[in-house]
Amino acid sequence: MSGERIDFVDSGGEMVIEQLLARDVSMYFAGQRALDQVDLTLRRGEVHALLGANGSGKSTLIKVLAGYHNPEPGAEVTIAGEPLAFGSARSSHLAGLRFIHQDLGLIDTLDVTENLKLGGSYGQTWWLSHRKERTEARAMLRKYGLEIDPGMPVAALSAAQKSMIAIIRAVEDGLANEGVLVLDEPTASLPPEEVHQLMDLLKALKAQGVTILYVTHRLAEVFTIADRVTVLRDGQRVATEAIGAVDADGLVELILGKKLEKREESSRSDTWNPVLVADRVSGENVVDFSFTGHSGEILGITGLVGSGYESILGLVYGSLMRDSGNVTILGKQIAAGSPRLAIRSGISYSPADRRRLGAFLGWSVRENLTIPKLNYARITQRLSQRAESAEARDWIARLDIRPNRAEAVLSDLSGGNQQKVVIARMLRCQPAALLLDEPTVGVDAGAKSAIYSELRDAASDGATVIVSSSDVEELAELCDRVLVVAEGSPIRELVGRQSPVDIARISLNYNERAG
Ligand SMILES: Nc1ncnc2c1ncn2[C@@H]1O[C@H](COP(=O)(O)OP(=O)(O)OP(=O)(O)O)[C@@H](O)[C@H]1O
Repeated sequence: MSGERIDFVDSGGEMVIEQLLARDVSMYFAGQRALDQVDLTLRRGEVHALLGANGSGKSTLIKVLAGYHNPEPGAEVTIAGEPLAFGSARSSHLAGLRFIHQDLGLIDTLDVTENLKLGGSYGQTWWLSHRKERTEARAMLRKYGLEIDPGMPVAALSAAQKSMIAIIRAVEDGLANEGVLVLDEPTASLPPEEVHQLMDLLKALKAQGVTILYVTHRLAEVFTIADRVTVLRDGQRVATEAIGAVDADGLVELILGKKLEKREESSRSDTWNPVLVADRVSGENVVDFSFTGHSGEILGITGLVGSGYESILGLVYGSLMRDSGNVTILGKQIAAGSPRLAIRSGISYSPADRRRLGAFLGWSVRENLTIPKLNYARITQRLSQRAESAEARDWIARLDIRPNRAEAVLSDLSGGNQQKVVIARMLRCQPAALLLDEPTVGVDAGAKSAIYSELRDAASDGATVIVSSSDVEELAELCDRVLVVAEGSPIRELVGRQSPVDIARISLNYNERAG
């Protein structure tokens, strides 16, 4: 069937051109199935969402398309009717496939023009004309409706602007209508107020006929931007649907293979005892920030990026240096900049940048789980790997971590499963205070619900749980109290159950006023 393309006229009389056809794509890692005879069809000019729980095989499929993995024999992929040679990044590029990963591949110290030109062609001349390039870059930005100065250093751009520059660069680099733009969780690290800018750009690209494969865990975005959706579960394609044919609950059910249980309201105590007290903490972009985390409580902290909400937990824990202020846990003072003391005193912290700061990617799941508190054999006082393995297996079962092998290397786990390991590591230490920065970025609905239920249990057992997050739905779902931050300190306290829209509106209002 190589070279064959099945174009047809749809029920509305529109000509449908099949831009990417993947058939029978299977992939195994050490005997474990990551993709099982997956088929995927992208129509020219559509935005096609690729969904699936953590570990369902989305990244593996993308890596096959990118020429990074060689699939099992029998797989076929055609792009605009032309067969794709596997295992070659160059073939994938020549076929018109362009990939935007979460690491955008931009160079912060260069300006927008230089970044747009990176990887692109410099034409027939061997000399560079800066003025000509700026003019071209300006025209390129205008074409996509972006008001960005081409001379601006990339470091000075907002997160959404950086993503948009990376996308434009990919599209302009010979993509035209003949290829496919593959976006891997493009909004995972964007602040919520910037997501719509990216959506506007994607709509503009779609209007120009660009075909987009869009990987995300955020279902709201799927309904904003996608035409059709394919769902993977355990490496198999379980559905491909037009977006009008499914609703959010239906998608969750397809992703998980079961309905998500609605949580029961737990009865919480009204008389909370203080556990963690931060008193006029300053440092980074935080100014005189005070709060108290109580036993049994889940406290949320939010704001716009730059408001200080993103630094406060690091300052309390000590991974960021406080300039002033006091932190006490159960009455004991924690010196500034001393995570070791914080851990010893009962604080556990998980940073937002899990890959760089939160885990040892080259170590096993067992090692990652047990590192803060090692298991020594009682008699020999040597490290007991057997005890560690047994304990790791318990945690793997409790949080449904996949693959369910204690010796699996962390970097081989999908992002969501890595995060479950980080959360399990915190819970294992039974801390009095759990501090979590953006705990569920890149985590699927099923894993999110497992993490939320563990955090609720930890609170019910008497810990204080403090979550700093830009995800207002998360805060509404999880928190008993939310602090909204602007200009470095809390500006408003929302007590009790809140709607996500209210939290977002209040945060935006205060921060706009502050800005
Ligand atoms: N290099 C590798 N070696 C061994 N196993 C791997 C490797 N890469 C992926 N896997 C396994 O393949 C399966 C699919 O993983 P993949 O990363 O494709 O999932 P995903 O759907 O992208 O998940 P997420 O949404 O969490 O990013 C998982 O079980 C994962 O552990």
